[in-house]
Amino acid sequence: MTKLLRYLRSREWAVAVLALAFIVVQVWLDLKSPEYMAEITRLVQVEGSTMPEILTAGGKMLACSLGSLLAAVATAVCSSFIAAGFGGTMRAKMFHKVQSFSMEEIGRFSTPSLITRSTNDVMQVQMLIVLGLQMLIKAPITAAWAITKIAGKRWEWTAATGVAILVLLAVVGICLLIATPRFRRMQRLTDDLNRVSRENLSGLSVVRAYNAEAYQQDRFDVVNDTLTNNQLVAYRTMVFLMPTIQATMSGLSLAIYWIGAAVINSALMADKIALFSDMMVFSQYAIMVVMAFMMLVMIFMILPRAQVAASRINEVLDTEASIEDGALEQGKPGQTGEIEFRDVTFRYPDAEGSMLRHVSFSAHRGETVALIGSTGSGKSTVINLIPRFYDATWGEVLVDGVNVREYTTRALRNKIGYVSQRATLFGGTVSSNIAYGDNGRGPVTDSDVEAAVGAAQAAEFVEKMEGAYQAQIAQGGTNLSGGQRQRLSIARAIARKPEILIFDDSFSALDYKTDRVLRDALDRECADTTRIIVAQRIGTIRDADRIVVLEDGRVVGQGTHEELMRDCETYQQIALSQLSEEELA
Ligand SMILES: Nc1ncnc2c1ncn2[C@@H]1O[C@H](COP(=O)(O)OP(=O)(O)OP(=O)(O)O)[C@@H](O)[C@H]1O
Repeated sequence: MTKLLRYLRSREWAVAVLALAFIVVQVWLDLKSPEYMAEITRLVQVEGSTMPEILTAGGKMLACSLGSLLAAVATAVCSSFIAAGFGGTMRAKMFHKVQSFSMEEIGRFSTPSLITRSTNDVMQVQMLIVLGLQMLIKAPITAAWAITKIAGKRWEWTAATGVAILVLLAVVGICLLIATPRFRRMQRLTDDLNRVSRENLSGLSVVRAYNAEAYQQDRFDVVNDTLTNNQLVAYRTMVFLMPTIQATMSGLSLAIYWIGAAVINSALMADKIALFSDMMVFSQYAIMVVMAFMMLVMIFMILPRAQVAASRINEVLDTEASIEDGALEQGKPGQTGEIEFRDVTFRYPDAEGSMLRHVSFSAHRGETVALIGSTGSGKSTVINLIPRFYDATWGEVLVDGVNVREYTTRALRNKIGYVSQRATLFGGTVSSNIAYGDNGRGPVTDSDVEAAVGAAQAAEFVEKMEGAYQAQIAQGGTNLSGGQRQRLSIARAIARKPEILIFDDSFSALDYKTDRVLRDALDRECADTTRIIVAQRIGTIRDADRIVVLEDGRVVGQGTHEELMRDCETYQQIALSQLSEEELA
């Protein structure tokens, strides 16, 4: 928790000091009040006291209460300011950190957990700051100050207060022992709840189509019930605290008055008034000591959860991205659009065996190199190594003659236009989706957008949309068909004017005709751009300059369509499963 305090900015520290000053003022005023109470008690019993004297003491007492109230409001305003600022900083830092993560770290934390950590966990820490500043600091100051006020009075009263504190400590200790582990577990259970809810909502159409509502409901109930039961046990335990504190406070007051009555009864007449006044003051201060403990208990109720939340936030912030930036901005002089895989072996983090083994191939400027192979043979894994979504475990991936690890990721990715297997669009307009990101060469112009949309065979449907290039795209592109989404994703990659275009099975959502026309357009418009195409259809790749055939993460053949039809059995099998011998001839 304290580690997180380093993220407080200087103006938040300044406000914290101000809050501390308000707290000290409030405690001082709270402790001053009983003194005026004692004064009034004395005045009403002493002969010759005048009404103005009593009213003056009463007025001072009221002023103390009002001042204390104002100081409490000021403290609350300060702590809210600090908590809001801290929350904003934390969320920004988490967002920035997660942006720097590679797929390995994202996979390790999991997306639902990263969402909970950036939202709910930050909120838990914020709550601790809001209450903590008001109570965690106030309680010990009040307790210590009040104890100095009652020290030296009758030992019987001090003993009664001591017993009350011991009772409280015992009950609080037992409750915290039971509740703390449950409070700690809550954040992890919230992750689970998030995961199941997210999976259900993102796969809603499949859930409905398969009548799987009951199954999903059961899965949800399991995580929901676990969280609910965990909360119930924790909160039920804490339920005992408040009544115990109340009873202890009442018991303490009773004990003080009881002891006081006995002492006053046996005292000399002259001492009775002083004793009565002492008793009044003592009971007020003793209650304040107990109240201070009560405030600490409230903090202890949220502290364990906030501590877990803080350590989960720290875990994210302290994680170094496994993809480290290199220093190079440029490849070797005279080399552009060159890709080479040199004996690359790759193992997914936490996987038992290697997924890719000894993969070697190259692509030169303006060439089209296709990757083909059965499902799960490692095609996407190969292309994910080019923009460094993962790093090769052994061997080297070179772009423009330089190992991809040596580039700054920004420079490397500026060379690449990547189209993922599942088209991803963002909420905004057609234009904002195409001109997306930074290619290191200034903004993508409207004419670039239109040219890219034209090349991607998307102009026809975009121009029919309301507002054309300014037409609204829903989050995830849900207001478009799969093929339309894919064409806009392709246009986005083309608009970057990259050295290398990577298509991860991006043509399979297109009909055969569009597939053909789009590839022709790419040959025309992107003649100097190296193209790496992952495809399932032989028709999509048969004209490629080189086809790399993958099987179980190994290259089992590479060459042109004709060469492979002659020499590569795996390729022949794939080809014959899709086209007749006449079509292939
Ligand atoms: N993040 C990951 N962690 C662990 N294993 C993974 C991960 N992603 C993919 N794999 C495994 O790697 C293998 C190859 O996956 P990959 O996506 O590269 O295949 P592919 O040839 O592109 O398949 P498809 O044609 O179906 O898209 C699969 O067996 C898959 O289980």
